[in-house]
Amino acid sequence: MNNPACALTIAGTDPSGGAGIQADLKTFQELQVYGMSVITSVVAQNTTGVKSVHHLPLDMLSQQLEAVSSDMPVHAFKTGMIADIGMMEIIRDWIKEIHVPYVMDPVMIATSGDALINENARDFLREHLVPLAALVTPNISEAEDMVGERIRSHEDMKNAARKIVHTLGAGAALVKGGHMEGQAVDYLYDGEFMYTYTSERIETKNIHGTGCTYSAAITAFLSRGMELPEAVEKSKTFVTAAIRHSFSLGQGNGPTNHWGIRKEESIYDFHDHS
Ligand SMILES: Nc1ncnc2c1ncn2[C@@H]1O[C@H](COP(=O)(O)OP(=O)(O)OP(=O)(O)O)[C@@H](O)[C@H]1O
Ligand SMILES: Cc1ncc(CO)c(N)n1
Repeated sequence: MNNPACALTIAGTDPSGGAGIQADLKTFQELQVYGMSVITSVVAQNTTGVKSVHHLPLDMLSQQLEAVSSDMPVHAFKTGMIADIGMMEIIRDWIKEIHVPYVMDPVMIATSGDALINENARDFLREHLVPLAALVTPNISEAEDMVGERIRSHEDMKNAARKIVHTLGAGAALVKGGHMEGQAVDYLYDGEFMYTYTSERIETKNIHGTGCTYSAAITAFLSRGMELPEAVEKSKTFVTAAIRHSFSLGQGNGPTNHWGIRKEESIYDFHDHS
């Protein structure tokens, strides 16, 4: 593997290691993809919540993006926390120059309930970044925010996915049902077909970083050239294992286990794809 698949995450940090950049890099590594990261904001947070946030100066964001793309291959990338419009503008301009799959995790609030994006930046995200994304991965409340409608049923989830593609202009939408009752069901709509991904609900409070881990896994598989429906299917298996084997660390919502997949032999075929 002298020419590995290369994936980049553009996101905020989590020093407690469960979410953000740290979750993304652990996931890339686990899926044998060369991982790179550009930091938007340094976040003092742990399993109990966000303590404070420091946004990097805008020219540091530009310089990090330039340092990566002037030197390294990027086969797919994701964005997570992008707190304000200034950062979004820089990232938008960079994306327009790079023609590889873009996975947007529209991070708005942490598992703990703390806001990670400025109120006025939500419209910019929807209008200027969503249309550039190959895939957008909202949870229920993020999808509600994007389409401006309440989501109460599986039918509502599917309609939101359709709207994110046909009205907002994303290439595809994955509406995640982790916060619904019953089984954990996600819907992927790619403009043509609706795909359903279902797993059992695991009774645990240790779900810090599930969304980051899921979108990072999808990015990793896309960087290896996999088609989107299969990339989501394998990533669903990956994140479910990460939740099933999650850790009771910290005093709040513990982190997922990024090597949980290794405990479930059936999916060792992950590693056959490069
Ligand atoms: N308790 C659970 N059991 C099984 N699967 C779950 C559970 N909670 C979430 N999931 C799954 O985990 C994935 C992430 O979904 P979720 O809706 O939790 O994302 P999120 O809210 O963006 O995550 P985060 O809390 O990191 O922001 C989805 O596939 C979802 O179905
Ligand atoms: C930096 C960051 N991104 C995303 C999340 C969502 O879990 C978080 N808690 N922190």
